[in-house]
Amino acid sequence: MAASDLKPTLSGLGAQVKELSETLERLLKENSIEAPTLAADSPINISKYTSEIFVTKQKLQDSMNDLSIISQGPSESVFNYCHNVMPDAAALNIMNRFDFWSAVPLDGSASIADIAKHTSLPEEVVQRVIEHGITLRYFAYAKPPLASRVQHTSRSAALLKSSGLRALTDSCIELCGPPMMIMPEALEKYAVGKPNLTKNMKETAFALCHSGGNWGNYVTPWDYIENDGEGEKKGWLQRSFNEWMQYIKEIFNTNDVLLNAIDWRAAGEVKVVDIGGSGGHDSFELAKSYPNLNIVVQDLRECGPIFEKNVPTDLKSRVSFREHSFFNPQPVEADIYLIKLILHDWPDKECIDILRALRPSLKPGARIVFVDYVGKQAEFDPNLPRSIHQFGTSTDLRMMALFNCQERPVSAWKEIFHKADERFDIVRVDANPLTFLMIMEAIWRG
Ligand SMILES: C[S@@+](CC[C@H](N)C(=O)[O-])C[C@H]1O[C@@H](n2cnc3c(N)ncnc32)[C@H](O)[C@@H]1O
Repeated sequence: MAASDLKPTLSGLGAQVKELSETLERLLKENSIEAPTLAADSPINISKYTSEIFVTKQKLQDSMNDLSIISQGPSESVFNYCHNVMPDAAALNIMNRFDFWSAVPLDGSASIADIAKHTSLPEEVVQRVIEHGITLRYFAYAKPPLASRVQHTSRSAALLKSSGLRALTDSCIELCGPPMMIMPEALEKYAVGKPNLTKNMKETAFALCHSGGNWGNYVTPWDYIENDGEGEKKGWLQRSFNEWMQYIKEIFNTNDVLLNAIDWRAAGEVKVVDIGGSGGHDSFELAKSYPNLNIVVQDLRECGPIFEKNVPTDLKSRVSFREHSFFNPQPVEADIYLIKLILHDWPDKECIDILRALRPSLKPGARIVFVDYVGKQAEFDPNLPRSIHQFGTSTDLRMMALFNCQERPVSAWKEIFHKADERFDIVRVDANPLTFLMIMEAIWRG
């Protein structure tokens, strides 16, 4: 970063904020997108429309962040952050876990007693959590004469309207929060004095956090997601995770990326295996668009019921679910293997094991369509807004906490394929930092 970038003035940043806000407003208008407000009837999403809108929005975010720092003062900005970050996360987590969202009608208001009844929490707890939530624009006091009641804002309404946003909150805060908070403990135990971060999955912050006690005994998040919960709650984390994956697809428009990842139509009448395909959401889209595809979705046990619940009747003859761990030898001989958002959750050794497990079923010419996240490239691109880099660096630290692995640039993915087996010929790579996704196609030489 140029030294002058580190000496902005308050009014200079204010002017940037004004200019970028006006550009964003104009772009929204030109694209016939209603601008968001803080009210409950606001549109809840604007980022998925065009890359120009997305980049402008992120530049505005950068300018506002800088303005926020220098307008508070450097030390006060740290003080305020430290003071608020945990209560902010805790309040959101509580409101999400106990579904405060649906306790308040979208076009009306609710009293604290109403919300307490709905959530089965003591009124005192609801009152205190809501008071903090209101400072963050989750809910607002209803206007007099109903000042003792609360109504939705656009943020709380977004959480009411979108099950994907609720699932994202579950996963990023409830599931990943505790391990991320004890990362220093894990690094103290497993990393201090070592030249490299351990790649042992038994030595992650996640495994340390889940080594008995309240959060159970699990080595990887997948063990936890598959096994937490009793009775009706069994499989709840896998269901929520499935929602999160669908939501990511919606937000980043990755459906188009998948549908155009290769020329699926030209592939002819082919069998596809969707490895780690969750409850089948990608396979349903593929099968709907391409009647020439016959797809087997493979994933862990708890994804089976999600698949059965969601599979459209007219696709049942062409899309099926098969419980299968991708560390075991691949049982299905297919023409195309789709590996989407799988390997980035694993250290190199496990990625290589997953790719090698395909070999027993690979026939010469079989295609691997690898779609994964490239949020963080090896080189820092100064032209991309910092807040876009932050998407990648946040995922990267989450990966460290959960799996002892990291976000990888394209070159690292190629190397993993080569190390797994030289007979994987990489024939195409397509990477776009704005969709955060890359597509790499490999053909098994045999
Ligand atoms: C990040 S999600 C990706 C899901 C889907 N491919 C997508 O792009 O939305 C990773 C998936 O890997 C699955 N998974 C984890 N461990 C697995 C294993 N050993 N065998 C098969 N699937 C596994 C999880 O259940 C989850 O559905």
